[in-house]
Amino acid sequence: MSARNILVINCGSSSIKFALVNEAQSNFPLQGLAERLGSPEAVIHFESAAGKESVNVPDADHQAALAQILPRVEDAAGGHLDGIGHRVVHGGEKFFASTLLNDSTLAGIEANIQLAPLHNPANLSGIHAAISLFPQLPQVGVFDTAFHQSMPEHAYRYAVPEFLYKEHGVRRYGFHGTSHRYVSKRAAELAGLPVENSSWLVAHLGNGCSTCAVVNGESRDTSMGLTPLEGLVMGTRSGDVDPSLHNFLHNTLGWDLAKIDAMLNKESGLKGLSGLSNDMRTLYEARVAGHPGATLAFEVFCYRLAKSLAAMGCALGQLDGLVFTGGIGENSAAVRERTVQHLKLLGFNLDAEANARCTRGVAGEIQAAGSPRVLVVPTNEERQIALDTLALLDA
Ligand SMILES: Nc1ncnc2c1ncn2[C@@H]1O[C@H](COP(=O)(O)OP(=O)(O)O)[C@@H](O)[C@H]1O
Ligand SMILES: CC(=O)OP(=O)(O)O
Ligand SMILES: [Mg+2]
Repeated sequence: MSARNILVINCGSSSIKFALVNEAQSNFPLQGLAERLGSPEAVIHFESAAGKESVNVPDADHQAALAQILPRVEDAAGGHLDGIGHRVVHGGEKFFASTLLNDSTLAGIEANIQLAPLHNPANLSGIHAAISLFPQLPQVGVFDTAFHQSMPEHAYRYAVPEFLYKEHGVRRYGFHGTSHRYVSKRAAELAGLPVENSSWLVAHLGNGCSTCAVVNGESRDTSMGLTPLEGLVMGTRSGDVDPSLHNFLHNTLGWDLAKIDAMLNKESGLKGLSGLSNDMRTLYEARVAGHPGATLAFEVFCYRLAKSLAAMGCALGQLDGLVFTGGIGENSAAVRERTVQHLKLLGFNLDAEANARCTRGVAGEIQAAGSPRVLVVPTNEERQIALDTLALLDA
């Protein structure tokens, strides 16, 4: 049997990230991003060993963009695709593993729209477009929430009246599970420990950020909750605030719920604190140049991250290491250094040279002698989604 090809699709509200994954190759033969979908500026960026190319697709929606993407993917796959894996953000309590998509599982994803009104409809539009363009291919849903279904009840329940959980599903679900699962397994491999007998603190720091306590290959707690707003400071999301903030803003400024929700999701986090940018690279440069907002955003980001990691320690019986991943975690030695400075009580200490070396996809251990392990592990959600898709094709 020749090495199989899986197309991985991650549909956002106005974007599609895609990657062709070949099971025998470490690089993706083709990957790219369609963005500003639904607007006159809609564009698809393709990237392969042959180079980069951008194609304007004015007013294209998800289906129209996928109709342009899929023939290129098939071409790059030598004319043969074996399946499509879709990132689905919210699986609620219905999905604790990846699943083949059919009428019944699609209805399950639709039933979770209330829990993720920004994410699940976009994921579904990508799935429906892919099914109508490739009806003969098996399609698999891989859920951000699934890995966290192993959390104990004391970690996932909110202290609110019981009927809100029992009748309306109000509980903590957690997200980025595909990444936390992938990097905790990789960390165990790199450290030479069996994943089923190891304990990790994981910090996934991309545009969205979350921490996770992983024990014996299972999530025991995580910083995100009912929605991906809870927990850490993120690019544009506030993370934790006093829940009475809604009331305060309504009473003092007359803001309605939609305005408060948009502020907390889109205007807060690094962007809100710095008044400059949601991008950690920009903030790093501005901080070095003495920009007070960028300095504050950096300091709050790292302190809140350290505080969350220390709290996640409550879910571990032992500590085999702290793992940094995601665009910030994999690249920003400065964020890792400052965060770990706040974790002296747990014995953490970094080796400055090793810390500086781990950037742009370089994995490794960066702790100083005597400190618990600290690892930088590049995440690869696309490969994990392809692996899950292949496993379901084999089943
Ligand atoms: N060299 C770098 N130094 C600091 N931050 C970086 C660097 N490269 C990327 N980042 C940050 O990573 C974040 C994006 O992470 P990424 O994992 O790509 O996001 P997404 O969640 O969209 O996949 C941005 O804040 C970006 O500034
Ligand atoms: C769920 C979530 O926060 O995803 P992302 O990091 O892709 O925004
Ligand atoms: Mg990413």
